[in-house]
Parts: sequence; structure tokens; C-alpha cells
Amino acid sequence: MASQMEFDLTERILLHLESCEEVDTLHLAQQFGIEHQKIVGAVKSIQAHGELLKAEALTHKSLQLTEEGQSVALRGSHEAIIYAAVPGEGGIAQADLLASGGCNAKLGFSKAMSQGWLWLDKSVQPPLIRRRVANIVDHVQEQLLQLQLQLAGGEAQLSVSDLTDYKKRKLLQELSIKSFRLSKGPKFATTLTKLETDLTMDMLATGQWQQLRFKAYNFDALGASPMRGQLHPLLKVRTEFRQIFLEMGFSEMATNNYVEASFWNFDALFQPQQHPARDAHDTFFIKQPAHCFELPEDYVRRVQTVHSVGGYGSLGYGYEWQLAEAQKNLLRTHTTAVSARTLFQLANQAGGFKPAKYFSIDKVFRNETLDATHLAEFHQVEGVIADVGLTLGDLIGTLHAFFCKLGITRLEFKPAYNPYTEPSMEIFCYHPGLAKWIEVGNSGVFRPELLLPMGLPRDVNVIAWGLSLERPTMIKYGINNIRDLVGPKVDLKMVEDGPICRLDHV
Ligand SMILES: N[C@@H](Cc1ccccc1)C(=O)O
Repeated sequence: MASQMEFDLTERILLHLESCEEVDTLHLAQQFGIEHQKIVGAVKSIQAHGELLKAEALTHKSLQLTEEGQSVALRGSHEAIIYAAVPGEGGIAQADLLASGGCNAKLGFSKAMSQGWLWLDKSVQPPLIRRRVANIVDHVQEQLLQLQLQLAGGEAQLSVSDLTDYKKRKLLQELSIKSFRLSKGPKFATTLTKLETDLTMDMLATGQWQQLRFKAYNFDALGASPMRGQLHPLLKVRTEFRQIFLEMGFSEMATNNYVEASFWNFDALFQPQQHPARDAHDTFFIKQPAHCFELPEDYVRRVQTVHSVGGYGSLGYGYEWQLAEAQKNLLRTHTTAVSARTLFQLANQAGGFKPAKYFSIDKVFRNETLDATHLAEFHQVEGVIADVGLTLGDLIGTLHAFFCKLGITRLEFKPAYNPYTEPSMEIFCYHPGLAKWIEVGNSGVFRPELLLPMGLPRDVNVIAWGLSLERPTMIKYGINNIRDLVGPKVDLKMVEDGPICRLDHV
């Protein structure tokens, strides 16, 4: 139906052109009583058939009164309205006058003053505004009224200085309209033969293709977007973090076991067995298999000793450490469990300890109450450096270098507490987009109670930090509710339309 109408319109245009030399598409629109845009569309489809017509682009400039201009033409200029508000005899206080004159009162007042229509009488208290002249001629209104009539008739006469003045006062606006001047082309005809879009076997076999006319290729067509997979924002930000770590010479830790023994998640990290984080309220314990029996025996014994009676210069916690508690399987609550495993390997590898830099980015699980910013499973980004004689200064310097690569240059640190690090620092950064300081991570220097039982040399220090992956992703992508980022309510369109990279400081 629609294409039939379109076809009729193309033929109407060609028929019209047969009887005249040239025609402007705006006139055609007026004459046919059809939207100009539709005429232009029909002209384009005629052009697809070859050189039936010539179309020359034109730009028409036309003037129009703005809404304010129309109101001035109807009710008078702002200055005339103000003048009328001043009583013929006596006067009015300036504040009362301005209050009576609506939103343009101030402008009207200053114009009326500069025209010399009003004056300020300071000989009385309070000073009064009085009329200086007995009557006025509102040229602005007259001119706009006249202009309105002229525009309705087609042409307007206005001096250049009045034109710029009215445009500046936003009483007049200039519109520019694009149209086409049509004339007959070298292959002019009044009917359109339907162009073929496909070359078929039949056409070739019968030789019919030689008579047929084919539609030209449109190399500007955007084409249908192909079905394809999309990277989720979390994956893109993860790639960014991984790239930064790799640039800084870190190697990736093996994070492929979500299920860990409590031993690696807590005990190895000098976290006492009564610690509230080890409660089922905070941690998901595994029912089947409930326990892990493959723990390095000697090391387990050293951990037991340091927890219960101390050692390596520490008093320990002084409680009765239970192997059964350490054997409980759980979903790891932080990737520091992976760091513990990796550091133990580093201490006991063939050839002995060598300085190392590790990172990981993977899932962790906590028995959280779900809300707009908390999920029960999320990702942690973790960095660890083990070397001889590292200090807190090294940690601060490394964090600066790390965050600088993310585009974050202002960092502040707040003393904090972790069972496994001393000192510990929360990391805050200034976010120029949000214009505030936000907490981005946690960090510290691993305690000797953790490192020495592993078998690391006494002079080796380990600095480490951890952050969530979801938080920076939400900030980067302007997402306020974590459920819009992860889970069944995620809008796939958000994933599909998400930019490949994003400038943060806008
Ligand atoms: N494991 C800590 C982060 C951290 C890592 C390394 C050192 C200090 C802190 C957390 O879950 O928040």
C-alpha cells in the first residue's frame, strides 16, 4: 500500500516536470498538499532509477517572529508595556513598577529609560518613576506587525540593522530550509520501470538479463548489524585491569577453585577461628564435601602453633586451634585465599624463594543481604608483591603507579584493620566526575605470623591490595543499581550498546 502510494508520487512528480522547465520541491509540496520530506524521498527514489531528472540543492532563508515576537506584535513592546504601567499623573516606585511588569519588566524598563520615555524623580522619598513624555509611538510593535503581514504575503523588507537588533532581542528568527530545484535529466521519462534487485539463474538462462534494468548498488547503506556476541562491561573492565597488571610485570594466579578449605581462606591468613567472618551468617559453607583433607601437614602444624601459642616474635591469639574448623570447605570469601596458596608455593618452590609479583581477578562469595550495591557473588581484583625489604612506602608508591594507569591520580589512605596485614590502609580516590572521594580498595603489609609459617625467608616482606571489580565498573558505566549490571534483570541492550572504551573525565 505504502509503496504503491510512493510510486504514484514519483510518477506525479515526473508528470509535473513534463509540462514545465523546472520546479522547486517546496512548491511541489505546497501544490500537492504533501509533506516536503515525502517529496524529497520520492525524488531520491527517482534518482535511483538513473538520470531521469536533475536535482539541484537549494537553501531558502526565511524569517519568522519568535513566540516573544508574536506577543510583542499583539500586546506591544516590553518598553511600551512598562510605559503604560506608569500613571499619567504622579509616579510609581521602581520596585512596584518592576513587580507589575512580568518577566520582561527589567528589560522594558531600561529600554523605556534609554528612549527617554521615563525619568527617575529623586526629589521625593522614596524616589518615583514618572513619565517624561505624554505619549509614545511603539515603533517596535508597529514594525513587527508590519513584518508579520509582509511575511504572510511572502517577502519582508527590513533594514539590516533592525534585522540584527530583532534577532539579538530574540523577537525574530531566521530559518533555513533545504529543497531541490528539479529539471528534466538526459534520460527523462514519465514512468518508472521497476528495477531488478537480483540477478537470477532464469534471467541468465533466457538471456532476459540483457533487457532488464538493475538497481544500482548503494555503497553507503549501513547494512543490517550481524548477530554477534557482546562483551559484558565487567569483562571489559577486567581486561583493562589485567592489562595494567601485565604492563607492570605481574603474573596471574590460578583462581580456578571457587571452593576452598577454611584453612586457606582464613587460618593461613592468621584469621582466628572465632572471627565473626567465619560464621555461616557471612560465609557459604559447603555441605558436600564438607571437609578438605588435603592440607600440607607440617605447614598446618606451624599455623596451629602461631594461632594458639604464638611464635616468630608473636604471642599468637592463645586459643585452642581446631583442625576440623580449618578443614571446613567454603566458597572463598576473598581472593586473598588464592594469594595464601600462591605465597606458600613461592616459599616452597624448587630452587627456593624468588621475588614475585602476582595478581588475580575472579569471583568471591559472601552471604550478604542483597541490595542496590551488594551481591552474594562478586569479583575481586588482587595484587601481591613479595620481595626482600619491602616497606609501606613501596606499597603506597605501587598503588599510585597502579591507579595512575587507570587515570586516577589523587589517592588518600586511611588506617584500617585486617587480621592478615599490619599496617593496613583503606584506599580512597578522588573521582572528578562525581566530585567526591570514594573508597576503592583495601591494602596492607602481610604479617610475619602469616609469612614465616609458610617458610618465606625472614627478610622478605609482602605488600598486597584488593578491590572490587563491580564498583569501578558501575562508576565507569554510570550504573547505580548493581542489579542493572549483573543478574537476570540486566538489559541486554545495555551490554550491546556499551561503548568499547569510555572517557571518564566528562
Ligand atoms: N582481602 C581484602 C582485601 C585485601 C587484600 C590484600 C591485602 C589487604 C586487603 C578484602 O576482601 O577486602
